[in-house]
Amino acid sequence: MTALTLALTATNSGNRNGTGSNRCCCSGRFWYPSSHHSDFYSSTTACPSFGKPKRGTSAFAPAVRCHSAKTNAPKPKMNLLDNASNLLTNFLSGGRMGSMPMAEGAVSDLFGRPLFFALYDWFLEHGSVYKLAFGPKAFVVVSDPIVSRHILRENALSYDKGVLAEILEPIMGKGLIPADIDTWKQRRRVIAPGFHALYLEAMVKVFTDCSERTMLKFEKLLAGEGRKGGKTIELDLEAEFSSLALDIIGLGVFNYDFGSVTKESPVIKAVYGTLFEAEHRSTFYIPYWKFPLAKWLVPRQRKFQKDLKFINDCLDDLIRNAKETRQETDIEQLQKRDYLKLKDASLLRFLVDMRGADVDDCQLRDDLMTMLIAGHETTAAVLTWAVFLLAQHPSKMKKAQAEIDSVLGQRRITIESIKKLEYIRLVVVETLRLYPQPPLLIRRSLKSDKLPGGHKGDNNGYAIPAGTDIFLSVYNVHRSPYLWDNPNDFEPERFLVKRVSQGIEGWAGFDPSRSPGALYPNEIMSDFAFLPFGGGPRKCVGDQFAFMESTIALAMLLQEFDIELKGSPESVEIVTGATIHTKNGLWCRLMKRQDIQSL
Ligand code: HEM
Repeated sequence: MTALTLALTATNSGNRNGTGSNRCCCSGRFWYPSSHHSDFYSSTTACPSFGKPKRGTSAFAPAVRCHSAKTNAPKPKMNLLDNASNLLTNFLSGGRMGSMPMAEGAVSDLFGRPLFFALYDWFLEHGSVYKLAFGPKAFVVVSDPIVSRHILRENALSYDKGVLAEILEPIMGKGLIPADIDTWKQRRRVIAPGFHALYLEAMVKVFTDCSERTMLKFEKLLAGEGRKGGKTIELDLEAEFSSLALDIIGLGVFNYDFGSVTKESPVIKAVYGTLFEAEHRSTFYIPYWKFPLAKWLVPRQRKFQKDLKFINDCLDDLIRNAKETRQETDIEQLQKRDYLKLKDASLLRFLVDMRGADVDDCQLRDDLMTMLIAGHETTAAVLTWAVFLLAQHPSKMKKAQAEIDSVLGQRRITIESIKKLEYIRLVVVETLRLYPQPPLLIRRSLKSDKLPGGHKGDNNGYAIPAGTDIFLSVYNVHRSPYLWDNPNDFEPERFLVKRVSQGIEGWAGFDPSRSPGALYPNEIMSDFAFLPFGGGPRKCVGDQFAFMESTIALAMLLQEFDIELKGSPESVEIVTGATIHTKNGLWCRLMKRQDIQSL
């Protein structure tokens, strides 16, 4: 596949306001896009506010950019490659989809920055539903709550995971994320009940125990530094959160203690190797691993096969052990077990013990592997960006710490106290709005459908044929200037206020009373304008698990420590891939909290 056929097209049409493109200086990353879609390796320098774009460098070289939305940078000139690519794409991609606008862009520009920031610019330019073509492939990009509701909930079973499934299948097999609709129906019915109330309550203890291990590690490091006369330590918090999330997911899903906060082991290395490869595949545009001999000839593929086998063998052992001690039980009884007293409260135990849910080991392994990957990096990323945002807003950091002091003092968190930690929860929520993990959801239509026109779109909607690939940009919806005031600002308090829909036909606005008692503002309250865990039947099965885990880890960190970024926010480079994360880690300075010490 040549660079040319991979290139993004620039077709002339759809620019309804007739203006030039408003180029964004942002960058970010993508959850498992197609392997053959352009370059997602570009990185960016994080900047919380609007800024002037610093135009990209080479396809794989870091570029200095901001997180901002729209800028007034001039539209770049198209070069020969761009023009050739446009012609080719016009020819191959089947032209227009009725009245649907088509994105206009330049290949050379796209190669200088990650895709989903470009998608934001085109959203502002072309509206909330537009067609984007990559060489022989075309995608419909959706940035609208009404259209999202249609795809994710109202007509959800007419869509599967398309290119996402193609990439993930070699790693996750028929696990829930890539699963075809029939497999998904069967497995979701069995897995979802596993996240019941008593299990989640038991998990709160796992979250606090594991977070405590992390805090103890920091305290020991500080004590060591104290002996040398220092009062602060410098740490890559992203790496620390990654270890913490791995330990939690191992214990919660298959009762295996990786202990990665304090040690390294071959299995941890193999897990990171596999995660790294999943990431690589989601960002590399030539699916060379599909070539027949690649897994023997390409060193990284050989390593990947070795890592995968190592983890699969471990998972097989855990499954065998669980099956040897199986106690077949009805689902209602399983949900009433005293999970706080059980030695093994894991999801694997639940799945193996469930009466009538006999499933082959291969499917069970796919399920475990899926949850290991889905539940690890996402949570680590949320914690990383929460700290990044708080460190830039010291008054909000103080407000969060004041809440922790008044709700907890120096006590441990319980499930009841999570409910009272409202501000901490809103910090997590606002982090998920600004840095959604993943920033794009991927779908393929299984039959022809008619998408609603969306805000400012065609009132008659847009007919799409079977096989249409869709990028639902959660990032765009979450930062839409039509749905949010100051969409790029960090304002956790925004979720306390009801928002009436003004001039957006079919969108019900944001109303917390629509989902009373919910742990976090969700897609129901926001009528699909806020989708931190997706929505509809394929919504994240671990949302409560993940949300409580993030709240607890963040609260326990802020309870003990003050945190500063080591460098400026601009020096934190973002890279794109499976989640939005940093290129070189989130380096922070940690010190024991002053106000706590003087209490
Ligand atoms: C903050 C952390 C997390 C975030 C932001 C997150 C986000 C998401 C999102 C947006 C989806 C929907 C994907 C789509 O519609 O294409 C999803 C699906 C999924 N997530 Fe999560 N997730 C998180 C943590 C977890 C955890 C901890 C687990 C498991 C313990 C998990 C397991 C899954 C599974 C199995 C699916 C597929 C569900 C299905 O298709 O039925 N996630 N997640």
